[in-house]
Amino acid sequence: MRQKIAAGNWKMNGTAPALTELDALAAGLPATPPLVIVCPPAPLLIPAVDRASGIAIGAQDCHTAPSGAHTGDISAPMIADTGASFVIVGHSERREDHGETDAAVRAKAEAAQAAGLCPIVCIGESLSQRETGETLHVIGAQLAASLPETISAENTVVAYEPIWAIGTGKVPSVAQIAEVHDFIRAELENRYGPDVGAAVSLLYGGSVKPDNAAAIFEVDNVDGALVGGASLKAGDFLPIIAALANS
Ligand SMILES: O=C[C@H](O)COP(=O)(O)O
Repeated sequence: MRQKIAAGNWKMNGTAPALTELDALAAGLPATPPLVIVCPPAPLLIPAVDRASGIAIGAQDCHTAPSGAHTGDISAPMIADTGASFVIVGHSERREDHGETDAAVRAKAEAAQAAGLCPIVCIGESLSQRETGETLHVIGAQLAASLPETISAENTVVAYEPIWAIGTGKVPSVAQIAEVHDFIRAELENRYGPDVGAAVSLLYGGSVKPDNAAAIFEVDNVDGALVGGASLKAGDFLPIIAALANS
């Protein structure tokens, strides 16, 4: 059975006091929780790893190279050295703010795998691409070019995040989510074989909240969520985690 995953992306939010949310999360996890991952800003990775109980820690980006003259960047081996086990790559905010191409995202995912991290590879269409009927074409192209040559269920997670749903409160219909997740599943099975393709966890991201999580988790081929704003407070994230546990 595919692993259920509730991943929280704190983005560029949080200083040391925010780590108390990890305590509240740990205290409120359901009896049989899904895999819960929190991805804090890089300066909090080490204290988060030290503090988290029953919660995995991930970074929000990594460089393609293991080391070198890249001022301000953080490599996958450095992230692994903190004790973190996941890293988000190819988030649309990185693609937009830093001009990250699919090729760069693939190189980052491969660097993460080489360091023993599990990349959470993000893909998603813009509003104009959605409105012009290009969604599946865009998703197919991003998948083909952003994912490593070789993946397994243990070393790769895919997150579908329609850009127009991120931080906007706009959520696709369950039919729209189902269409894209079914498509991604089929693409993975075609490319990597039915066993691997069927086993990789697919997350939905974009305005997941306590009040819409249960309906989203009912969708076939949605194995969890990548949550932004609602992951900042345990009081918001815990109901989403519970909804996933109950799905
Ligand atoms: O990585 C998380 C996503 O960008 C979703 O963010 P959001 O839940 O604030 O819409």
